[in-house]
Formats: sequence, structure tokens, C-alpha cells
Amino acid sequence: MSKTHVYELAKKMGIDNKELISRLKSLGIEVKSHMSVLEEEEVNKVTAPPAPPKEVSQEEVRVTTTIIRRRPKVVEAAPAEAVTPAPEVEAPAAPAAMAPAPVAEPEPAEAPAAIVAEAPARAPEAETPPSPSAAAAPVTAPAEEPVVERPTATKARILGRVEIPGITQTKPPEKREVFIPKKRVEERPAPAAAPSPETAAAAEERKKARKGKEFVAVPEPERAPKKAPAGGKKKEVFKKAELLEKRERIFEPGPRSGKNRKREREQVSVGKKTEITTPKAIKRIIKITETITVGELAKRMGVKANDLIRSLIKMGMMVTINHPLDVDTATLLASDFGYEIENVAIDLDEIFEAVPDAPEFLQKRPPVVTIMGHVDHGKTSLLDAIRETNVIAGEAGGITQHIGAYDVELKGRKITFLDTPGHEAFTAMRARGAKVTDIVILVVAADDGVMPQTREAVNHSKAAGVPIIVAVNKIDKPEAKPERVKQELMELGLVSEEWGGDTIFVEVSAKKHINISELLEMVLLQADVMDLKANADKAARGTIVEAKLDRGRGPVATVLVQDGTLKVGDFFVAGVHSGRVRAMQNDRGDKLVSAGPSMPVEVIGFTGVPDAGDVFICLPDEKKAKEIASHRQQKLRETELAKHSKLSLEQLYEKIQKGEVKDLNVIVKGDVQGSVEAVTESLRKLSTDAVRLNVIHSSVGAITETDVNLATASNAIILGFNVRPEPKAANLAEKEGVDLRLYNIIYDAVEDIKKAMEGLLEPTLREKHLGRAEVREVFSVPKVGNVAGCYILDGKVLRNAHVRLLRDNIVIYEGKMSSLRRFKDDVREVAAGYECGIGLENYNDIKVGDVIEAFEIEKIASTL
Ligand SMILES: Nc1nc2c(ncn2[C@@H]2O[C@H](COP(=O)(O)OP(=O)(O)OP(=O)(O)O)[C@@H](O)[C@H]2O)c(=O)[nH]1
Repeated sequence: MSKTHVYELAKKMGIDNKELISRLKSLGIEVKSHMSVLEEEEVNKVTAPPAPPKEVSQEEVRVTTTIIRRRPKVVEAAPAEAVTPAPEVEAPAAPAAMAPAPVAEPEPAEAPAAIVAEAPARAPEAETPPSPSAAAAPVTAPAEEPVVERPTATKARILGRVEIPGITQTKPPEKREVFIPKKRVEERPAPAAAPSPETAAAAEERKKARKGKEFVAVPEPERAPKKAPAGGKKKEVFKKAELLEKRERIFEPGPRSGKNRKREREQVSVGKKTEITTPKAIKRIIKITETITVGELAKRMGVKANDLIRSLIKMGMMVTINHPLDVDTATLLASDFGYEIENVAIDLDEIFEAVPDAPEFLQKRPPVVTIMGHVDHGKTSLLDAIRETNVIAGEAGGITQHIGAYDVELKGRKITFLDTPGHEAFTAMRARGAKVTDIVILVVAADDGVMPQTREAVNHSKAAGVPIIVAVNKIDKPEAKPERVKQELMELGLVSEEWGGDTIFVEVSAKKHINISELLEMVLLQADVMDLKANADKAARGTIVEAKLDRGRGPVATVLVQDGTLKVGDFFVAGVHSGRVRAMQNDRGDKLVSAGPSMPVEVIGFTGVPDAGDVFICLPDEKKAKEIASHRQQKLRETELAKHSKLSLEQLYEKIQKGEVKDLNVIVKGDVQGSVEAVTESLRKLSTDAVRLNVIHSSVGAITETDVNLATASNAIILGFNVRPEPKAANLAEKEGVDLRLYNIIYDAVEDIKKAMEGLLEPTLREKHLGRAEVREVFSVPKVGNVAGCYILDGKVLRNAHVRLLRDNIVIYEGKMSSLRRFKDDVREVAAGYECGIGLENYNDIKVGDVIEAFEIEKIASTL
């Protein structure tokens, strides 16, 4: 039999030594101090629970007080359950009786939780059995039974051990009930905080559940839980797992609990729910200006861009989200989605269509003449002769300058001549929609007769509906046969008046100035017949005859005023450029403040260089001019893009037949129009079934940033013929990964493109840029030739590298280096920042300011 020290037992019971000693004393067990030893039976005596029946009687007594907390059930459950010490603790309402609870469950920390958790599970009706727990104290003690619930040392300790406030502070109060005799429940008037019908119903249920019992449980008035514990046992049961979870939630709060997240999700899903509405008919019309991108159209229709792209692919168009669609395509596409397209583009040409003036405002205007004819028949000579004749006649001493057109005066009447002879220029203008020529002078050399270009000129003039005056030239020549000319022209439908026709023939000599005035008179006569008139009293309108970028003055253009009067200070728009007339002058260099109909004037004040043939229109204000110019630019860009990658429905079948279609887009730049055209033509012939080749843009001049941008947008490669990219363009090409190829022989380009087309499957040859050197001096070395004294601008120059000699970005020479020297020593390479002497193989025409470009061919692709 073991013996126990007092202090050990006190510790076990969770009470002070003193308290235990006094308890022992009250039980008649005498101990001297906490070190005294207790026999087992003494220990049992002090820890033994008091007899249950006593409790009931005590409870009965308490019923007489206002509120009674005893539960009769406890009495029933007590003997069977391990946790029963709890009710016993409270039952006597005596401090001494509190001891057994901790004794029965001496486990640390978690034990009370377990008790609390399990006790209701086993004896659900015993709502307050966990009373020894700290939680019970604050809940019950203050309002109802401070005496009964007075915390003791034991209680305080337990209170400290309860780790889940959520359990004791929230759940138990909800479930707490006070038990009062059934009779009293019936008699009891409605409490101040009357239980809700719900709670009343709950009480009723419980009442039923406790049939035959003397006491009924009703929810505590003040703390009546919102959720009535009507559900009976299950709802009141705490699962350990739940408690643990709760503990976690309370003590380790995460950013969001699962429950909250769920609620949020629910809220979000509720918020996202949108009503599907059908737009009103008016909203189903999409207004566009000429073009609209795929992405924008999708946005406006409220559909996914991918859906549109899919539809476009079905229509045979391989496009991206930024692809511009023209009105027709957009209409077709939109109709699939139940939308309509309305083109609201400002038709500028329509707006600026010359409004016919009332006859009373019209005044006679000078005729505008173009001279045409076969090569060497004397066009230029005739133009000069006319001008000279005129100069001699009136304005001696004037320095004439070429501005593309000039006017002459004869007997007080003016005639305007366009200074660019030949039907090519005439047709180019016409192709651009410009109608500037009133009368054509067809020059035919009397000693040569009608030649191929004579015929062409006749055809072009006829096609334009412009009357022809024939100048039979070189009449001074002994071998001149004017009659033969008349004969030949008759075959072309030009019958002279002498022979009964209506074509004026004048026999002239440009060289000898014979019959020049007569020719001019005939022009005036023809003009009279034509009754050429215009209204000079309105804003000017005309055509760009010639344009250039002047180093000192910026963009300069010759405008042929066709209607109205152009004045200094006028705002205008010409093609994609706008501006304000800063100054005007004629071909004789006279400063003008105004220019009337049929007057050719050189205008300064453009924002950019317009194209010959562009319509020139004056506008009331600058804003409008700029607006129109930028609109035109945008339109030009879009139509160019739309034009090139558009695939018609007819081609769709072809595509399907071909299987996967591969396109090779090319931009061609050259030093002269001839080579550009030749290359373009050769490339077009390269198109095969497997790869379609599109020359999307071609023009004369160095490769610019705009070209690179176009190449980027259209995934094109750039071909340069005897031209080089501007440094900025070269950088951009490198940045954007644009393939830029430069050639000086058309054959090479065609060969390369063949490879490139094959290169869609395999890589092709590539030029590797090494460095650039600027020629700063040119030395003449005997027996060797000219050597360029250079400064290396960037990269490096290698002895055996390929080189190009550039002058204003135009390739002058391409070949090999013959020598590379530094201070009379042959060197293998020279790096940037150093000076050196470079000799070119078989080439001496080197000038200061030229640039020598060194490069290597890195890789050569397999042939077709
Ligand atoms: N004898 C004689 N020779 C003339 C006459 N008109 C022009 N020529 C000569 O013919 C040659 C060609 O004259 P151009 O005025 O250059 O002829 P073009 O039609 O302008 O020639 P392209 O500009 O090459 O188309 C020159 O050598 C002129 O001197 C003329 O009336 N009489």
C-alpha cells in the first residue's frame, strides 16, 4: 500500500497544501504539515465524492431562488460517467466540493477541452457539466449565481488551461440553458428579451424530448442564441476535429479562412453573373472609317478576337489581331455576328470636288500645254525656244529656273507650259487622277517622221481626251519632209486642216526659232475654241507638278493653280502633307503674293515633300489641313496594308488546293526606277505554287525607317539595289529582326530570293557587317592608284573583307580591298577609332566623304 505525502496529494488535486490540510482536518484526519504522510484510506476519504442523493435535495432547495442552475440529469448521469465529478463539484455549492473535478481528470492542458467536448456528447442534456472549466465561470457566475460560480483557486487554474476561447465563449453560451421547473416555465411571463419564435419552438421541442421530466430547459433569455438549438443532440455536439480547427482559426488566423474564401467565391460568382442582353438595333451598326482592325471590330461587337480570326481563316484570310479590314470584308464578317457596318469615312475627294461655278464668276484662263514626242525630235529644244522667244520679247535679263512649269506671254495672253516633256510624266500624272493638260503639242521631226513614241504620245493624248497640235520640227533641215509627217499622222487619225481635218499642224524649227510665235498663236486659238475658264475669286485648288527637298528651304513644290487664287499665308493640304504658303515665286524667280488660275508657282511651306500629281487644296484653317493630312496618311497606310495581305474568296479555293500556303513578302528599294521595276518584275515571276511572292512596296531611294516598319508589320524582307539603309533604318532592322538584303546585280537578287524561298524551309546565306570607314583624304600612290585615308567609324575592317564604297547611301563600288595599311605597314585589321589607308581593287574614283563598308558572307545556302 502506498503512502502519499500531503503536498503530493494537494498537487494532484490542484489545491494548496493549506487547503488540503484544512480539508483533512475537517474530515478528522490530523496532519502536521505538508510533509506528513497519508494512508491510502485517508487519501480516499479526502478525495471520495459525496453521496448523490444529497445533491438532489440541495437542488430542490435552490429551486426556491430566482434562478437555479442545477440539472437533475446530472444526478442520473453521474454514476455512469467518468466526467461525473463535474456535477458533484458544483452540486454542494461549497468550495470544498469543487476539488473532485481536477482529481478525476488530472491530465494537463488538453484534458479540460476533452471534458468539455465529450461531456455534452455523452450527456447532451447536461448543458453545464463542464462547469469546472473556466469558461463556465464567466458565463454563469456574473448574472445568475455568483455564489455558486465563485472562482476558486482550482477554477482559476483550469481557466488558464482552457485554450479555446471560441469553445467556451461562443459555443457554450449558445447552448446554455437554465433549467427551471416546468410549472414555472408555464407561469413565467415573457422575458424582457423574449426568445424569438424560433427559440420558443426549440424550447418546445426540448420540452417534448424531456417528456416526463420535471424540468425543462429553455434558452437563457439574454443570451438566447440566434440559432435555436432545435436540432437536438447533433447540433450541440462538438467534434474534436472541429475544435482543433477552430483553435487553428482563432490562434493562427491565415489571410482568409476556407469558409470566408468559399463565401467570397460565392459572392464573386454572384457578381459575375451578367445578363445576356441583345443590343438595340442602332447599336448593332458599327461605324468605321474605311478600315477597321480585327481587334477593334471584335471589341465593338463584343466578341472574342479569336472568333473573328477563325471566321476570317474560313474566308481564306490569314490575319492577325492588328490586321486592318476593308469595308467589304468587315461587312461580311460582321453579318455573321448580326452586326452591320457603316462606312462613315470622310470622302475627301468628294468634299473637295470642284463645285461648278456660276457662269458670271468665270473668267478666261490661260491654257496649260504639255509637249510630247519621240526621243530627239526636239521637245526640249522647242520648250527652250518658246521660253527664249518669250524672254527676248519681254523679260530680258531674268534668270530662269527649272520649277517644272513656266508661263509665257503672247500679245497680252498667257500660256503655261509644263516643263517635263514626254508622255510618261503626262500619264503618271493622269494615273494619279490629275488632269492638268489642256493642249498637247506633239513634236515630230520632219526628217524622221512618226516613230514609236510618237504613236504612244498620240494614244495617250487621245485617251485623255486632250486636243493635239502638231509641231513639225526641224523644218530648217534640208532633208525635212513635212508632207510625209502629215501623211503618217493621218494614219493615226490626225488629219491636217489643209487636208480637210481638224488638226492644227505648224511647221517649226526649234533650233532656228522659226514659227514659234505662230505655234503659240495656234495654241491660243485652240484655247479659245475650248473656252477655258475658271473662277479666280475663291480659295485655290491645284495640282503638284513637281516637288523636291531643298537643302536650304525644306520641302518645295511647284503648284499649278487650276482654280481660285493662291495667296501667301494660305493653309493647304497636298496629298498626305499639309502646310502654309510661306513664300511663292515663278520660274523667273519673281516673288509673288498671289497666283491665279493656270499659274505655275513654286511654293515653300510644306510639312513634307508631296508627290507630283497630288491635289493641292487651300483650307480655311491649319487644324483642318492637318486633320485631313493625317487622315490621309492613316488611310494610305491602312489601305496599303489591307491591299497586300488580302485574300479573295477566289483565292481561297487555291489555298485549299495548295495546302499550307507560305507567303514571301518583299520590299524593293533601288537607286533608279528602272532597276526597281526590273527587280519587281523578276521577283513576281518567281512566285510558285509552294511559295507566293508579294512585292508589297517598291520605290527609289535609300532604305528608310518607314521601309523597315512596313517590313516588320508585314513580315517582309527588304531588297536594296545599289542603295544602303540609312543608319537609323539599319539599327531598326537589326532590332526588329528584319532581313535586309543588298545587291548590285539583279540576277544575284533573283538567285538569292530563290534561295530565300527555299529558305522558308532552310536558312540562307547572310551578310555579316564588319565595320564602316569614312574617307577623310584621298592619296594618289604611283603604280597603285588612289588610296583612301580613312577613319574607322564603327566595328572593324579586315584585310580580305568584301567592301562597298558608298556615296550618299548609294553604292558606287562593290568589290574587294586591295590594301589595308597603317603607317606604311600592311595590317590584317583596323578597329574603330583608328585611322588607316584603304585601297580598293581596280577602283580609283574615291572621294572625301565616301563611306567604305566592310562585310563578310557568313553562310551560303543549298541551291534549289
Ligand atoms: N536642225 C535642227 N535641229 C534640232 C531642232 N530641234 C532640235 N534639234 C536637235 O535635235 C536634237 C534633239 O533635240 P532635243 O530637244 O534634245 O530633243 P528631245 O526630244 O528633247 O530629246 P529627248 O529629251 O532625248 O527626248 C538636238 O541635237 C537638237 O539640237 C531643229 O529645229 N532643227
